[in-house]
Amino acid sequence: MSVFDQFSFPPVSSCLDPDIQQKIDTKTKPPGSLGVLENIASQLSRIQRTVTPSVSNSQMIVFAADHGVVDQGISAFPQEVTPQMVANFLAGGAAVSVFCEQHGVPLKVVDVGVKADIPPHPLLINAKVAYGSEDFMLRAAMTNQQLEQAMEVGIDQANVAVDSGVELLMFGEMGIGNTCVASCMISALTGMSGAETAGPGTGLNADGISHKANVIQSSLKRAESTLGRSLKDWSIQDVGEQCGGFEIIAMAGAMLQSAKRGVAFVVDGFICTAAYAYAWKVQSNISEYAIFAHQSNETAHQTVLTYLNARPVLSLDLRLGEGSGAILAYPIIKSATVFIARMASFADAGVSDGQ
Ligand SMILES: Cc1cc2ncn([C@H]3O[C@H](COP(=O)(O)O)[C@@H](O)[C@H]3O)c2cc1C
Ligand SMILES: O=C(O)c1cccnc1
Repeated sequence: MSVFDQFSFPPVSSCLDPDIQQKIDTKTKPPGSLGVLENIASQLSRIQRTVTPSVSNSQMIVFAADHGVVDQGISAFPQEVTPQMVANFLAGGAAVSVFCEQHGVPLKVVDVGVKADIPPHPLLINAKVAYGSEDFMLRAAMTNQQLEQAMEVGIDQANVAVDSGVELLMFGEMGIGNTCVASCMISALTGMSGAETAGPGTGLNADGISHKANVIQSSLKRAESTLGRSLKDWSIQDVGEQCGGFEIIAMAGAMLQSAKRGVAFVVDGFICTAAYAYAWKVQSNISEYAIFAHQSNETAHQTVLTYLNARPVLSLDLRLGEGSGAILAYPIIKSATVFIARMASFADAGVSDGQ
């Protein structure tokens, strides 16, 4: 049996919906006036099957891996930055580290395929599938076995978190070159061209972006000829094997398992949205469990969010990744749970409800 065959979970039950809406509408505020917070409160209440949802016990998991396609010159930064940034996460110095510390959210890093040996650390899980993926402009990024193994890494991490009582999972990533990988996967999943999905990533100029778009187009053409079928006939396995990245696939596995176990998760920026799009193609019921943190400045993010019918909480011109946008959205998500659980009702507070 393939790892992909285990995600037939049902949609979230709607049986509490009237109670949830009534709880929100009897709070001391005009109906609908807490806007997006009301949507989040209602989504978390449905998922957790309670009108007092909680995200106090949350966790950030950063998946890290390297990508052979960096050999094509598609990033403004060298590959060594991946393990260097992993060390920075572990030392507590990265953006995601300091924001997680600010909000009391534990962070762990999962090495799914960094092209270096990383010394053991209490916050590091060594789940390396390989020392980086293959250069997908020349050959498949990974084997079917590696694809399944990377999915299993994410599934295991979601299981560990859910078993320990985590109420909200946040995901981040690190991997130089992974905006190119994310763009290529999105092109493969949606049929958009490389020119539509490529962006600056860490800071390519216009020529660099156009080169990146060409690399994506050539890679997709190479893969079509390897597989002997055109893009529209690719399976989800084809997409992962031909142009996936280990951290993106592991994250897709973690998102699917989080949803299957009934736990909401936060989608960070462009790269995490590629992981989500992949997971969504596996099982579209996942959409009810996802909270989109922010709209990244990476060029295609808005288009992909629209394609996925997703509305992000924040728009702060971020273009960092790591899970930084997810943790920045966390206090707002938490406020949604606090208002539905703790705000006074018109009756409690003796406020006239305008009826
Ligand atoms: C110092 C540094 C810290 C980062 N933290 C996240 N990324 C982000 O940039 C990378 C993707 O961009 P590209 O595809 O252009 O390489 C990913 O590792 C992503 O998480 C970083 C990048 C750098 C340079
Ligand atoms: O939005 C993202 O995830 C992103 C954008 C640029 C670089 N790294 C990550």
